[in-house]
Amino acid sequence: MKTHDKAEQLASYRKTIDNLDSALLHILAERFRCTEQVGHFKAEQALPATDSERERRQMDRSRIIANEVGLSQHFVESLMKLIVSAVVERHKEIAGET
Ligand SMILES: C=C(O[C@@H]1C=C(C(=O)O)C=C[C@H]1O)C(=O)O
Repeated sequence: MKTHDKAEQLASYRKTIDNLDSALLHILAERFRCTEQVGHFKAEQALPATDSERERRQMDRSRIIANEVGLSQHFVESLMKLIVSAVVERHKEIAGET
């Protein structure tokens, strides 16, 4: 492959990566919009910010999906823990505001 073609090939991969990153972040923002509503609902109903049983079921489900799509279970678990802990922090904040 010529140097120019190699550069084009890399640029093409990176364009795909940029599109996928954008899609991922849009989906993540949509998830946070939904959990924001849950946070307000829980605060109104005086429900706790954390639901460990729900989180345990989600982790089990995430591990199954990780296997199905060929992602590392460890990676998916770490990612989900990062996201859920940000949500719980936000729910505590909302509960403190109400
Ligand atoms: C969104 C909720 O609140 C918390 C955040 C969760 C999440 O981000 O998925 C799951 C369980 C709860 O600890 C919920 O209870 O459904």
